[in-house]
Amino acid sequence: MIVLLDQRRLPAEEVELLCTDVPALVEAIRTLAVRGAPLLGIAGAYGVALAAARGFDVEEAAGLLAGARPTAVNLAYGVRRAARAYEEALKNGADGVRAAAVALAEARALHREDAEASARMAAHGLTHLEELLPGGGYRVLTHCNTGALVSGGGGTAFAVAAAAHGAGQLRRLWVDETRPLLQGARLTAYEAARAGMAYTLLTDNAAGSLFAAGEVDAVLIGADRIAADGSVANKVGSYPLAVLARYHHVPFIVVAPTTTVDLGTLEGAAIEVEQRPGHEVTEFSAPAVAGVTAEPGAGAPAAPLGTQAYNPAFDVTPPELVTAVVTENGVVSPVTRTGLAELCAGQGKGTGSGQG
Ligand SMILES: CSC[C@H]1O[C@H](OP(=O)(O)O)[C@H](O)[C@@H]1O
Repeated sequence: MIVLLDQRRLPAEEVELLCTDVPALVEAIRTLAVRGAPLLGIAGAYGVALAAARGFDVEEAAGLLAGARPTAVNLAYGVRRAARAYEEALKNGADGVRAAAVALAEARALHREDAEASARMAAHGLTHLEELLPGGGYRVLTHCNTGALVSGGGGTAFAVAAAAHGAGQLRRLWVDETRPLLQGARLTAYEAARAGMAYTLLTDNAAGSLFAAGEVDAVLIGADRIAADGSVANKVGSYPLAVLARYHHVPFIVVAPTTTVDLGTLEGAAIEVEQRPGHEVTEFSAPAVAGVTAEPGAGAPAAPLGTQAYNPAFDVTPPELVTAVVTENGVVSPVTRTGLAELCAGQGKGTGSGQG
């Protein structure tokens, strides 16, 4: 059994969701009860271990899990890693029980590695902010949710903001609400409040006026897939922030573990962007994302019945608009193919110097 904190119920309720089989976990992933690229990878790996332990067809389970959401590369990575460990164990003569234990050990290893990666990203990211904004007192804008709710540890971009807060350098965290599923309003505000940060929530549309007023010193966001050329797929609304940041000469910093870098996807145009149901846009539901699980029509209409909605879950920011990518192995700035490859190989120490 896999026990999850049901993120659809936050911030109003902290409710555990018990997944006793793979279909239940697939539904939890699809409806964002569990979400966020690194955590999706961890959940996917545990899902393979669950399938193995329950005697389900592991290959079939791996296919269902990896296909639950297409954009975050971590999901397929975590699933593949646990499935390969299981298959290798069988090939080496283990019985089903032993092979299931091997898959579980691999999932736990990924969980542990991600927690370690969070801490290292926080340290590298804080150092990078100190280099860019000496003296501290900076105001950071973040989008969607990138804290412990997306990770085996403290998260990605939010972990850097939390480190800055801990170092007394963060003056304010601007929190984009992140329509339509409100990961910022529901989850980042929840995490910022628990961390004791000075934070302010804003509608996504209000970000531009903050930049124009000179109120943003840096943007910190996560990623769901970083292509080999440095293109960054992240929650929809990230690309407009990158354009605003460039226009207003504000650093746009992406924080992600190397498990989110996909060197096999050569460029941003090749990243599959998940298209989500229109009712997430055309209906309001309480809690904010019940509409994610409810059938169309279950929420309060935010638009005339029958309105068609365009609802991509992510957008893709080109590398030239990304100031830096911060990983657990160091920072690459500017973002280049070579620099990314070096970080993935673990060679990057401090600011990457790779040439494109
Ligand atoms: C650093 S992973 C968090 C990442 O995942 C979010 O997407 P979703 O809430 O749909 O899982 C968003 O893109 C965040 O940046």
